[in-house]
Amino acid sequence: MNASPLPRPVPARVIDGKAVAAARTQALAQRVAGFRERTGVVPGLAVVLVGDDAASAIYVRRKARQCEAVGMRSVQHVLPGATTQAELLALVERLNRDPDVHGILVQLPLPRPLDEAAILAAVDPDKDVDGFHTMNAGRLALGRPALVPCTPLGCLLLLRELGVALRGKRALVVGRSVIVGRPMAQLLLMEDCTVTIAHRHSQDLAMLCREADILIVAVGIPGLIRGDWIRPGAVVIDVGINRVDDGAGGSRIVGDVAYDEAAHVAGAITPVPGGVGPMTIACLLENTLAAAAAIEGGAAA
Ligand SMILES: Nc1nc2c(c(=O)[nH]1)N[C@@H](CN(C=O)c1ccc(C(=O)N[C@@H](CCC(=O)O)C(=O)O)cc1)CN2
Ligand SMILES: [Mg+2]
Repeated sequence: MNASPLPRPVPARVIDGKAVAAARTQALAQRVAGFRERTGVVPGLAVVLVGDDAASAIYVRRKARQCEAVGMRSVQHVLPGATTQAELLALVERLNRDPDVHGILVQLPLPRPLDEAAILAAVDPDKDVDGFHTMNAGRLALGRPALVPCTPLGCLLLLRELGVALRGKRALVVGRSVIVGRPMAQLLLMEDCTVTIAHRHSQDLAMLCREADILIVAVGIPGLIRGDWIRPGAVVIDVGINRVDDGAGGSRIVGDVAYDEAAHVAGAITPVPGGVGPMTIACLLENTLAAAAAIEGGAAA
């Protein structure tokens, strides 16, 4: 008698971040139009780019273009790599005082020797649409209303979009950066998840991953998370964006999760590209409208 065949692995649901971001951006355009009608104010975003990092230049251009596409004003400040700390601080302070600017974003990473922490601390917390200021990080940690960093906010919105119940679930965040890992953990805690934060020095990372119902990875190590580290049916959100050799003389972008392996085990997974990345800019635009509403006193809805 033949042994009964092994159950075939069910392919994971692929979470289309590009489509979710596009739908949210379209809805945002309506909300911006309503806000302009009610208040007479056009929300304004100032984007600051220092130096000539090619990827940063692309992101900044996309931010400005999408900002204008939803009916908000965008101002780009492109400064040479040799800009001094004092010059950059002076620009941030000028933008803090500018009544037409509701959101300020300093594109990261900043070139050496600029002191990133000091620059981010200089941004008016009410205009801090990246959510990187200590005031917003503190508010988030206390579970109070805050401007929330765009990438983790985008991850949370993707989880909501999936309709997965988060309360009581075991969530593992791999990566402890100020931009993603730490705020992500705070957001999941606010959703009543049981949250663990791991990082590149964590022991037994594979075992920690296998326990997670929700796995969020943001470490910048291509393919770190293997398929057999994933709990069958888990939701996997891959924040990594790593450019690697494509073996044919060019390059391609991959995440921190070994996608082909993971897609046979996970219940749902974000691709790279086309997963979390597009949500970052969508959330930035939403944060800008929220900041404008808070500053001008009109509702953002
Ligand atoms: N001030 C900030 N600096 C940086 C942030 C940030 O949120 N605020 N995040 C990243 C860069 N970033 C936006 O700034 C960003 C990265 C990637 C993507 C994206 O859509 N990626 C694509 C793939 C790459 C590509 O198409 O070029 C994807 O994942 O599909 C958007 C925004 C660091 N700096
Ligand atoms: Mg880390």
